[in-house]
Amino acid sequence: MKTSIATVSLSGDLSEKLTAIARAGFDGVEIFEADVLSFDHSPREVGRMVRDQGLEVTLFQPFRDFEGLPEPARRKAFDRAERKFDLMEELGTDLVLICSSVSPQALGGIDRAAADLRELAGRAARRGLRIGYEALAWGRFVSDHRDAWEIVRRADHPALGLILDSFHTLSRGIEVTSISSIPKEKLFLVQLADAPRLQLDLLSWSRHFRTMPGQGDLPVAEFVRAVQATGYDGVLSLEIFNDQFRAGSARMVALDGRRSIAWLLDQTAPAEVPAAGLPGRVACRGVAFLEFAVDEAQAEKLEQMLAGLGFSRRWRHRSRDVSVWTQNAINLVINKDPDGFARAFSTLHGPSISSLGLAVDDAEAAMRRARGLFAAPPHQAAWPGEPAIPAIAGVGGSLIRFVDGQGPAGALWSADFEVEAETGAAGPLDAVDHISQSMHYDEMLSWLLFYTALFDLSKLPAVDVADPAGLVRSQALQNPQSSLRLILNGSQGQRTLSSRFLDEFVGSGVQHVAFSTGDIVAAAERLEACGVAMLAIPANYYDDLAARFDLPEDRLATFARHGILYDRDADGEYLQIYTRAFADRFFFEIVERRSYRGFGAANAPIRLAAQTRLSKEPRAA
Ligand SMILES: O=C(O)c1ccc(O)c(O)c1
Ligand SMILES: [Mg+2]
Repeated sequence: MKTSIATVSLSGDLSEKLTAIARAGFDGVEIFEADVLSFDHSPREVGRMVRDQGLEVTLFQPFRDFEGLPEPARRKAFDRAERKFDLMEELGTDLVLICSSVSPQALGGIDRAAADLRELAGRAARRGLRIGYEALAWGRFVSDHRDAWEIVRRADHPALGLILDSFHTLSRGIEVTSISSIPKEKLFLVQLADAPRLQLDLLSWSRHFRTMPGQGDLPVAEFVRAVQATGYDGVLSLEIFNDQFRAGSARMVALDGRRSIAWLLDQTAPAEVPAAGLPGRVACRGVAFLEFAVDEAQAEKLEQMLAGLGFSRRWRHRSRDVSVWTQNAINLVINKDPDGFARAFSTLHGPSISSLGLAVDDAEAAMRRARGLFAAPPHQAAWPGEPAIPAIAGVGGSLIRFVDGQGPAGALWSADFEVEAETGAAGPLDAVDHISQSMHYDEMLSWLLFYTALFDLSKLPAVDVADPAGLVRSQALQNPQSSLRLILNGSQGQRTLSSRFLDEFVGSGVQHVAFSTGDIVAAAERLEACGVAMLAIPANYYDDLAARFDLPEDRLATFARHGILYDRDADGEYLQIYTRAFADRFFFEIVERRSYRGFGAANAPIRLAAQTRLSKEPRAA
């Protein structure tokens, strides 16, 4: 099975696109005509550039509005095709895609289309070329691969075959079982694309909003299974028309493409032969630890804040300036060591969360899966004396570390750390409920694919949250046990809290961590008593709560007194409080879940407005 991607999927000029495609490790490339026409090298030179990069041209496309034309337009279309055959010879490819006609001049009729394509296939064959016919979802007479296949079948020419495109089939909800009976020799190429479900006409949806398989909502894996049932072992080619990708990083999009295909093959491999021997999606048992990278001065303030939140220092590293603060199931590593990854990270980003330790069953298997899905290794090697915990690069160059209770990492604290307190603090906070990461809007799909391909995380419906300075898109991911919940936040506005975080933080990263508690009122009282600065919520909010929910007055008064945000749905209730931000970087949330599965999206605008007000206050000296 060969992999390929269409030049139309990436930003840049043709040579930049080819470089990104080759670096990502694709076998081939679909050359879009517009990319050649606008390029200042001849088609022959383009062909050479492709081969110099170690790639092959898998397809030249598209050739439009060919079949079903009345004379004299019909003759002209054949002449036009011959010119494109010349171009294909220069490029060095034998396959062209003809998409079903949208011409107002075209006449319908399966036999008429078959006759035209048969004649053209004869001409192509004389030059050693082949034609693949694709049904556009919005084609005038042919908009369904079953009709396109019937035309190809009736034309019955060895140089004519079918090109399938998952978008055209799945966007129209066409049964993929109709693919399985097509003889594999007649499938000349298979194009793959996903898309989010949108209420939009097919053409606009396809031209602007396609995504890599796994980033949208279409059942692309089912489509690939149906293709595989034919025995097809030709090229799988990504054809992603997406405005954001065209403007974004070609390197990132090309890598996401490789990851997307690898994950598709993993999902569709028969159980006996897992694709490329990839271990299954990583089941995360929970957050083993969060590591804070801080310098001396910040460390003292952070420790004060953590003590106020009910944490206490339990372990201290024997030789490095690293300690572990705990409370029930929560482990927070405070790393102020002057040497090592954390210091390098905080020098660049300021006080921040530099590593996320995830508890997994088998860290080595998790690493194999991560590598098989092209996860990047840490940007820096471990310093001498740093624990050799298996790690990959995560959002913003932070680390994701896998901790499995076996091997050296298993004895994580006991080997290198001295016990400072036999037992951890039994404060009001129980566990990490969720972790929220802010990132640039155009990174969101990339990290979504990263997380869902590696881990057994599934996505909840994305929501748009109103920040006083623009909308923030929020995508929650969670595993079946809810032991890992992640929220990806991205905004296009320049001045949203999320965007300002990116500017100040020099890149993407953890913006907040939510801890769970069984009794939020007790937690709030304790925090207040300990002097933790909390986020104040305006009285208007509580007037609205009273209007929306039938809440006893004393309960409402308690909420207002402690700045507790409240939500309720069919599943249950959700109560939240927020600390003020630490050094303008990150903040903590405390939540009490009562069978509630969401994240209080209705309250997010209230919280964002409160934080924005605070951020405008003159800073205390
Ligand atoms: O949007 C289009 O016109 C178009 C062109 C070629 C394709 O292969 C395709 O899937 C769509
Ligand atoms: Mg296509």
